[in-house]
Amino acid sequence: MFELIDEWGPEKVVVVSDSRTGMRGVLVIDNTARGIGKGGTRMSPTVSVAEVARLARVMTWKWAGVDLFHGGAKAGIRYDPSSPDKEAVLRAFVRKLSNEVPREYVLGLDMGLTERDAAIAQDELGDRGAAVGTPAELGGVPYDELGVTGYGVAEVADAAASVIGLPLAGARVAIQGFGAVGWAAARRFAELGATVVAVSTVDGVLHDPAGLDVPRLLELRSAHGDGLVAAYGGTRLAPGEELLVDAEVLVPAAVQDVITEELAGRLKARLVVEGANLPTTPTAQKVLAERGVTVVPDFVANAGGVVAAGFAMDSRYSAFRPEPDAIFTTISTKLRTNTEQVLTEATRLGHTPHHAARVLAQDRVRTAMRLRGRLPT
Ligand SMILES: NC(=O)C1=CN([C@@H]2O[C@H](COP(=O)(O)OP(=O)(O)OC[C@H]3O[C@@H](n4cnc5c(N)ncnc54)[C@H](OP(=O)(O)O)[C@@H]3O)[C@@H](O)[C@H]2O)C=CC1
Ligand SMILES: O=C(O)CCC(=O)C(=O)O
Repeated sequence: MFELIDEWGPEKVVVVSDSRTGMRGVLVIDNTARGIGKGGTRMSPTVSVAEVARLARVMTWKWAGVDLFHGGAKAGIRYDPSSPDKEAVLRAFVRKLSNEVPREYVLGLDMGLTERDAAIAQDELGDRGAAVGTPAELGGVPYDELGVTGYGVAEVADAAASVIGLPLAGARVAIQGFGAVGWAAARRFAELGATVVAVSTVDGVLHDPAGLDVPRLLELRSAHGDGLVAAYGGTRLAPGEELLVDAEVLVPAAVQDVITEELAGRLKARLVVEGANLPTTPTAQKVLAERGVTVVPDFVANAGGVVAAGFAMDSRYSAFRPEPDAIFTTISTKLRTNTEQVLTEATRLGHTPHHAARVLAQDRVRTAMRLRGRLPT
């Protein structure tokens, strides 16, 4: 595990397990120079310590990128989120972290967890501040139900499209993943006049070169959840083919490392907007840059979630609950500005947008580390 550590972190890794429920989980607190560890909590049957550490690092850059004062952290629970034992496993996980939550880490939403789970986490510690992303009825900010991250992803795509001279209205968009990020991105893309030609879930890939019916997809998702693909009907592609369809804009919004070096050589999109965390490998980023494909990095493009989580963190112990409109407006303004800045800086430096965005975020984190006396003298 020591090989996970570099000059930035992680500062703390807590591995927990529970024999009764079979729960195995990990909390990684990456860097707290700018504030306490914050990031969502993932539940997946395959999650690993290394994966959570990579995700926690993304959170360090993400908070710094939007200039909000929280540190990078992430938690992962290795379990199938569709299992009937989900609640017991989640409760066991939260209980084991009662030393860290909420003083050093506050749970939030990532793949596999919903607002209802955030409510359970809150309940388990009997503390209003244990989780964000809780339902509005509990005074929380239900940011996945609001669809803030996907909204931000489409806003970022619009800003990036303007920078590269691609009109988003009429552009074709392919989206991998139709969860909290994917569905909300599709909704906003449709509002902005783009044509969503492909969407996918684990169950399959829907494709219509003339454009899928987004309102119908959203209705079917509400009615059938994961059964959406079967319920929609129409043409299906093989898994992964959604990344390669004819579309100007590609939004990976599911899992990490799906755009490999080999695939990067074959992508047809001119613009990739990373809705997921870590969807493009570092070598693929270079290949895409060489091919003139613009990539907006995860910690810039999907930062809508942290903006909403930031509002939710502030309102945890008060009767004040931020209005969704204020959250959406802040996301649009902050993320559009950051996108333009990062793409302009990447051109100036002659480097990838990932590199340019990291330089900006690292400057802020390094400054905080220096001011706190955390750097070697
Ligand atoms: N929620 C948030 O606010 C934020 C999320 N992110 C990142 O966005 C990504 C998605 O998160 P989120 O939307 O919350 O997760 P959800 O669990 O809500 O949804 C994930 C979606 O991806 C689908 N999926 C999973 N694996 C694949 C695959 N191999 N191919 C195609 N589809 C797949 C799932 O299908 P099925 O339903 O069939 O399982 C589901 O539709 C993650 O990388 C997460 O870290 C980043 C910032 C904020
Ligand atoms: O911090 C959170 O609660 C949600 C945001 C998040 O996990 C992410 O951006 O990946």
